[in-house]
Amino acid sequence: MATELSEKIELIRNHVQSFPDFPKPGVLFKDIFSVLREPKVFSVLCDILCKHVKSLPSKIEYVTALDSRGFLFGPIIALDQQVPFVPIRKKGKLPGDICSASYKLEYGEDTLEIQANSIPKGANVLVVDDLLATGGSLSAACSLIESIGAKTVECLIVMELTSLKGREKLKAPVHSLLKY
Ligand SMILES: O=P(O)(O)OC[C@H]1O[C@H](OP(=O)(O)OP(=O)(O)O)[C@H](O)[C@@H]1O
Ligand SMILES: Nc1ncnc2[nH]cnc12
Repeated sequence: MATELSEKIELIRNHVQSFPDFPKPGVLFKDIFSVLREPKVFSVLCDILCKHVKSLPSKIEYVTALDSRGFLFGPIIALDQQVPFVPIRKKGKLPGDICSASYKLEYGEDTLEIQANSIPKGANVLVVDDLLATGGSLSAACSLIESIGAKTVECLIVMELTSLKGREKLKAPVHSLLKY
């Protein structure tokens, strides 16, 4: 069973394309969209993510994901769990009362926002994204969840760039499928 999981993970790894010096010199860009171009591999990936969430000891009550590539996986996991999906978006995209947090990227700066009343206080939240680099985005996302009084049970990531040590910025447990 363990071997089967590691074989599936290697299948996914073999479908991630890498682009040197994109979008800036020195950045090795990991492109998740090359996985989505292969429906069978995309399906294997979604299946692994959903099974992992089912195996967590705490019941996930809300799934959030980061704009934009986190949206490829977050809603699929939320549907599988039959819990609400709540987006965390880049600045200026969400209507109504919002909470904001700014952060630095591997190649820039940005602000993330969540709708203030989208998750009740005390709720157990899963945070999903495609990639963990410096950890700036996820740490801003976790601050947003904390600021609205909810709890990040886990950050679930498809790809982790371990040399950037983003995991060390995060208080919540981090689970990643592919480590680079
Ligand atoms: O760990 P960090 O250094 O914060 O970097 C990781 C983030 O960077 C990418 O998103 P990006 O902001 O490029 O937006 P996109 O998903 O819309 O392309 C990626 O999808 C993560 O969200
Ligand atoms: N190296 C990288 N590849 C893809 N997305 C990223 N986001 C931040 N760093 C990245």
